[in-house]
Amino acid sequence: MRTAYRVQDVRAAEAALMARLPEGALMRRAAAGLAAACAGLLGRVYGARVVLLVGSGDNGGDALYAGARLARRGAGVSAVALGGRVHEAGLAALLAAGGRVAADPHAALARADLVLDGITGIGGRGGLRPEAVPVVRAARESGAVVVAVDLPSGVDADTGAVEGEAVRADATVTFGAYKPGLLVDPARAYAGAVRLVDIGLGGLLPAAAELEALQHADVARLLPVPGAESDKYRRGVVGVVAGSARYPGAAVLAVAGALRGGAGAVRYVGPAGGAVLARYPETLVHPGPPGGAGRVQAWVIGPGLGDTPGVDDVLASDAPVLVDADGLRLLDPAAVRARPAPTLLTPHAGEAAALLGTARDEVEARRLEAVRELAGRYGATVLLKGSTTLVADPSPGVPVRVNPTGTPWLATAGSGDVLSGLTGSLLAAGLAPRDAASAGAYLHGLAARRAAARGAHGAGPAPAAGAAPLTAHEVAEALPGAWRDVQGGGGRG
Ligand SMILES: NC(=O)C1=CN([C@@H]2O[C@H](COP(=O)(O)OP(=O)(O)OC[C@H]3O[C@@H](n4cnc5c(N)ncnc54)[C@H](OP(=O)(O)O)[C@@H]3O)[C@@H](O)[C@H]2O)[C@@H](O)CC1
Ligand SMILES: [K+]
Repeated sequence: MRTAYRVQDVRAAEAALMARLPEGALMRRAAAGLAAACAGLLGRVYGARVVLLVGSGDNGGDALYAGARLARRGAGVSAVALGGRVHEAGLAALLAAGGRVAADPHAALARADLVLDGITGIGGRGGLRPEAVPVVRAARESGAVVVAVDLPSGVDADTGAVEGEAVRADATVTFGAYKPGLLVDPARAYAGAVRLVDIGLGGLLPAAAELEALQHADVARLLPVPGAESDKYRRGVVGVVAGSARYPGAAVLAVAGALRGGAGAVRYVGPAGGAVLARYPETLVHPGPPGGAGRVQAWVIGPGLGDTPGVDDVLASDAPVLVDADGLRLLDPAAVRARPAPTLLTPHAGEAAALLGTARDEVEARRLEAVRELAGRYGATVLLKGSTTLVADPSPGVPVRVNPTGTPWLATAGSGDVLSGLTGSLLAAGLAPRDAASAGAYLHGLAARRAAARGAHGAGPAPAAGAAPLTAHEVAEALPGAWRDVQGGGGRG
């Protein structure tokens, strides 16, 4: 599992560690890791041209010390100071190693092989300042590899928000711990490939992270495994209330997901029973209302529902309920809060904005805050879909989960219906809402990657590169393979 911590927690851990170490030791560790990562990216350090963008704080200090190390190995290193001050000891180290201050920053950038962004790290506030903007653009246009020190300058470390311009890095070398902005969009998209350098903070960070990203082994531990004694009721029956005369396909897709989520049986309730049975004869169908459908361990309600009633009926049950899509439009926060059993809401950014009474752009710009706010307001677990899907628990101290397997190919009609069915099925199989949501999102993303790759390259194991458009049905059909990947794999993801 990868974990991310807020700036205040990272600073407290750093302070505790610094008190035990000689002056400057921590920065030297950081700079050594940074220089090693740069050397790896350059391939050949001797003769390489490196430009350091240096802000007024310790982030600039890291860049200067790393630059000194590269200069000692024969790189031509020049520094461009962008703040009112510069880290004096770092600058002295660079000059002593044969580096220099760039006489003409733009000329230096035009020739650079690698640019180190040391403008701001965890001390940055707001986007880049105006004087930095043309320099950062020149760095980007030079074709040099851009490596961000700790964080891309201009992004918000704690929220992942990007106000104004920020550095677009090819890689980020971060120290001690991931920060939320490195894992959550929009900031994540500025960070490139993120590498963590251990500076010894382990044991000094809080027990609960701000954010968690599961990996294969974590998801494998969550997935239900039927025992020898299991029958369909013990494995869980998931009830799917979805589809309408207008949108029968949503019912079929939600059932497709539910059949691959580990529940022992899928009970479909609604007007699209014929379409569902034609594709999946193993489904139990009932015309409705949900209260008369028979035994169910978890409900999914909403995909393609239109204005069909049923939400109140389902919310009145004492089983866990997942509410998606059209179900979210009619949702009463008081009814959700009053439920004794857990509720899981799965909005995309537009639906989340409607629930919060704000604009979609606001939710997309501040996904982490939006998902926590929704979970608190509704007293429900919330899965916010999107480029980086997030899962928040209603209790404020519990880490938000961020899904690492997402892919833009999932932005396809009906893929959300598959995710609802799959996640509801995991709920019925007995997973806690936060685990069901994060395992569901993980498998769904992995399935989409597999399906997209198979479309481009024929059947077989998923290759790393290359992909083709995919349909929601293909995502559902790739779920068993994703499930096997997770159970067979180590800690990837
Ligand atoms: N602590 C540790 O043990 C270790 C820390 N380490 C490193 O230190 C970094 C944190 O250093 P830090 O605290 O000096 O903050 P930092 O990010 O350099 O910013 C400083 C100054 O920038 C300015 N500024 C603010 N916003 C701005 C903007 N938008 N655009 C431009 N400038 C802006 C503002 O100063 P102002 O110009 O307002 O006077 C602010 O005070 C951390 O990320 C890691 O790299 C590692 O070495 C490991 C050990
Ligand atoms: K930086």
